[in-house]
Amino acid sequence: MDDIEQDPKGVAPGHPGMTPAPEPQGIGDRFLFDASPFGIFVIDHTGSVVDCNPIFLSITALPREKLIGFNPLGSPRGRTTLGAHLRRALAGEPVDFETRHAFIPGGKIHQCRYVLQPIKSGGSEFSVLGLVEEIGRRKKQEQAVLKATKTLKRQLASETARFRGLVDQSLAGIYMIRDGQLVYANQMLAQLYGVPSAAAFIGTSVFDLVAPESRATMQEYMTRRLTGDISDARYEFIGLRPDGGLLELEAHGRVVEIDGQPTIVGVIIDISARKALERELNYQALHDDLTCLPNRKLFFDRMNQLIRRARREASRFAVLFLDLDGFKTINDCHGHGSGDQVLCQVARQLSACLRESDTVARLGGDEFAILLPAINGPPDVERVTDAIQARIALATKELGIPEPISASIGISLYPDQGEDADRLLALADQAMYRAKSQGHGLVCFAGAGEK
Ligand SMILES: Nc1nc2c(ncn2[C@@H]2O[C@H](COP(=O)(O)OP(=O)(O)OP(=O)(O)O)[C@@H](O)[C@H]2O)c(=O)[nH]1
Repeated sequence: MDDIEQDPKGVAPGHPGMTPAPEPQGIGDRFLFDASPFGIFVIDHTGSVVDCNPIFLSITALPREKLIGFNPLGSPRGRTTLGAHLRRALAGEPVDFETRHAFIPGGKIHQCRYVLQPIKSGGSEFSVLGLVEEIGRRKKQEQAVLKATKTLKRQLASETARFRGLVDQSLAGIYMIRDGQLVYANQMLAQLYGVPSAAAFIGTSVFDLVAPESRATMQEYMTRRLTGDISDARYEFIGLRPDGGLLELEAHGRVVEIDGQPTIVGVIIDISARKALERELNYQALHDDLTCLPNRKLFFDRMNQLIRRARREASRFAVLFLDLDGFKTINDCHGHGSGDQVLCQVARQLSACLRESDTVARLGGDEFAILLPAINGPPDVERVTDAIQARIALATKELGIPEPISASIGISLYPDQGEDADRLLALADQAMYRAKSQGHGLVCFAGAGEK
């Protein structure tokens, strides 16, 4: 507060050394003098105030009579900022400075910018024209803006840190793609791909992160998003890790404009576990728990596919219905567990004597069904049923069960007995009953007698 002038002594108005105020030149000058938005004062060559305008009065909050005649140099502490600068101006040097002080000791303290302009007043002496601008309010405003800016910056930094924490700790991989390259990846994405740090990802081509079989899908979605065909997209793909490992992934992304450039932003989720569960459930829904053979549902799916193919190719196929003979005895004599083992063994034996294109299913209990595609006629089927009977006989033998086992088999042919899956199986079932009614281990073809 050195700049604050506090010396109570000044020069009283109208003291003898005071020079009359230089009159403004005309009415126009006086008008400008009085109407100026700046405070203006005139100091004669002795340092005394000889005139001032209304704004200067309001800045200093002093009456005119107190100001006129006041001499800032008259203060014993004329070494104040104003006093020092006034001396320079009275010596002919223009001065421009800012200070916070009371113009007259004990007066109102104000923060102002002063411009002291020497004016030659005759001989080598100068009087001084002072221009004063109140800058306290402006300074306060500047400080307030500065403070608000600092607060905003702090808030932005904390928001950014929070956002970054959220993104980095996210359980989903987060990415940004521009021009087919990763421009941002979070830690989880790096972790999914087994990459040491997210930064190591930047600049990687997206296609290097996708298994060859998924590249066309990826390209299609990227193109459709960037051309505006779709805005959001969700699709599954196989990810390729740098170590060659494969990942089942799901991507959700959309195009946004960042820095004026179209950028795909989105998340990637590891769906390997979900996919494995789906496969497991799907398998369970279509397979028999005990023997792991296709169940009735899958058997019908396959038969319907086969019907379509056979229709297209004008080929024949056979449907075999097998029911084990005397199976109940095995359960009764050796227990249900042994019965289960026999069923599994029969399943293995049946699978072993069939072609890859054939289908063997367990329909339930001791009933099995078989599809034999692309057969020429009953002799082809009979060769297979002979092999089946031989294999089934092995089932109990291999398990050390003394009772031999056989199967009664009924057969229907597509298209000879029908073109409908339900009907073909029903006819084979009826033929099987006919076979069983004639003894054990027999085979019957569905014929005209079956409905
Ligand atoms: N161990 C075992 N037995 C089963 C299972 N499902 C059904 N069974 C039994 O298998 C038997 C099938 O009955 P049937 O076909 O009448 O018995 P079968 O002795 O083969 O009679 P035929 O067919 O007339 O020769 C019943 O005793 C069922 O309880 C299974 O998953 N495991």
